[in-house]
Amino acid sequence: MEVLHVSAECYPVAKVGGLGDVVGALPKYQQRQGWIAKVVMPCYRTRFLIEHEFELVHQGGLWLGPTWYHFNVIREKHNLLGFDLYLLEIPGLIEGDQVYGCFNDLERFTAFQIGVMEWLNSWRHHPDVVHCHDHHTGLIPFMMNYCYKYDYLRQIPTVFTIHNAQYQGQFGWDKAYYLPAYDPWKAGMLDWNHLINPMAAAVKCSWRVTTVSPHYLDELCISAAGLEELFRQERQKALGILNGIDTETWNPATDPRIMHHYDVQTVRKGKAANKTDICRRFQLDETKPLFVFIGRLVYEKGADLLPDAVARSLYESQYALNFIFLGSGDPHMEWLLRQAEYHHHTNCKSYIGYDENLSHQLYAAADFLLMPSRIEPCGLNQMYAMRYGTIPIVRAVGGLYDTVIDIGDPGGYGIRFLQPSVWDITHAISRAMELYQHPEEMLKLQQHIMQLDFSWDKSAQEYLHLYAQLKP
Ligand SMILES: Nc1ncnc2c1ncn2[C@@H]1O[C@H](COP(=O)(O)OP(=O)(O)O[C@H]2O[C@H](CO)[C@@H](O)[C@H](O)[C@H]2O)[C@@H](O)[C@H]1O
Repeated sequence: MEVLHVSAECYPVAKVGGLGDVVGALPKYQQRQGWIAKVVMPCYRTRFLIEHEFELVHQGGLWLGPTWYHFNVIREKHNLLGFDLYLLEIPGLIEGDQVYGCFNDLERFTAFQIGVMEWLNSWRHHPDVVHCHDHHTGLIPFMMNYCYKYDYLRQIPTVFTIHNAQYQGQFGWDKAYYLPAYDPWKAGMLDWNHLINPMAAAVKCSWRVTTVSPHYLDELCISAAGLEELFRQERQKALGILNGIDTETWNPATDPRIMHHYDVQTVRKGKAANKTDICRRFQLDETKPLFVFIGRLVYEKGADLLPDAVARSLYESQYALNFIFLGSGDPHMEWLLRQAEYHHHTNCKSYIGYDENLSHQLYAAADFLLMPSRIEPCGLNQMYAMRYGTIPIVRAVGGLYDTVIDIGDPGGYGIRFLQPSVWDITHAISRAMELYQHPEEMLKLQQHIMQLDFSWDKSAQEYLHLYAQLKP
């Protein structure tokens, strides 16, 4: 059995956030469970492309409205990722190493999807499932069903996974001519609120829809950036499957990105050594508890609440704790975090930018990880943190609700709060400070969370079970 994943990101080729992590790990685990899993993504000029060997497997052409583009499909030669990786090159359109945020994203990702269709159309055999991820691939299920040219592909089951329904990729009907000719009676399948909405089209046209945690699916039926009615209508074909983590990449006993390795037995010593290094680097007092935030600086992640929560926590605790923020995104939020550092520079540091190494070092060094998300479809950071013995402090939303149990509840191992407000965050931090005063209890919790199983094994199995139900 064969599944083809289509995605805009895949770690370590190109990653902006959690989508890259998932598409870099899930196929590897599926492959181990006996399926053939392949990934196709746009060919960005990233380091991975330059440093590894590729071979040409297909050459073709595509029309984006009236414009003709030549494209190549290249495959990584040595199966380095544990599955076949294909990159779709479109010279003159997909250039440079930037994943999102180019002025012509609409054209880049629409052409990518048409390129994937053309390539698939040329295969002598069918994959058993085409699995699309997020709105950049959301037009594919529509094209497979209703574009005359791809009639041959109609029988292939499609699965669409929603990693984040806030981003839907809408564009005006004036650009409908970008798509290959389709059955005009089916134009409604593309539409939501008088716009072409790739996220909505995928929910309508794919055989099954999944979200990256069960709780998030329930939330989408109530609040989904305008699509809640659609989720309510299509609820019966949707399923929440919790993301896993790649326990080989994220392993404090072997992680090449951290200085001091440790396991469940040596966690106290190991974390202390990593914390000392990080605190020296950022000039923080290592005897104080260290709270970190890692993530995209956007409204959904609640990053704007952090500066006030920091000020208030420092004031209430008489400067008895430290913070490090790692993130990039909204320029205003970047400025807010820089300001927090400026005002409280002995206790609060921020690194504005993307740094994969530093993120691993922070998971290893921190005592607590803060996630005050307003929306969190699944969240991977809390699971990485727990694997590194860092206690998560999360807002009970989406996948955070599904993965973190509060220490006040039976079997609890993290700290949860309800509202995305400065008050709730500060209160949660004060509970963490209280816990920090009891090192033996902290150690027990750290050892417990390091042993929780968040690996992909179970979730990959759930996806395979879902694919098996899809009979053409
Ligand atoms: N500045 C920085 N430097 C280094 N590393 C950084 C970084 N900013 C973020 N990261 C890394 O990016 C990843 C973020 O993953 P998340 O799942 O938390 O968020 P994201 O919102 O991108 O993903 C969306 O998709 C995923 C996958 O389905 C869902 O879990 C999530 O809820 C949903 O919003 C982690 O690996 C984190 O370490």
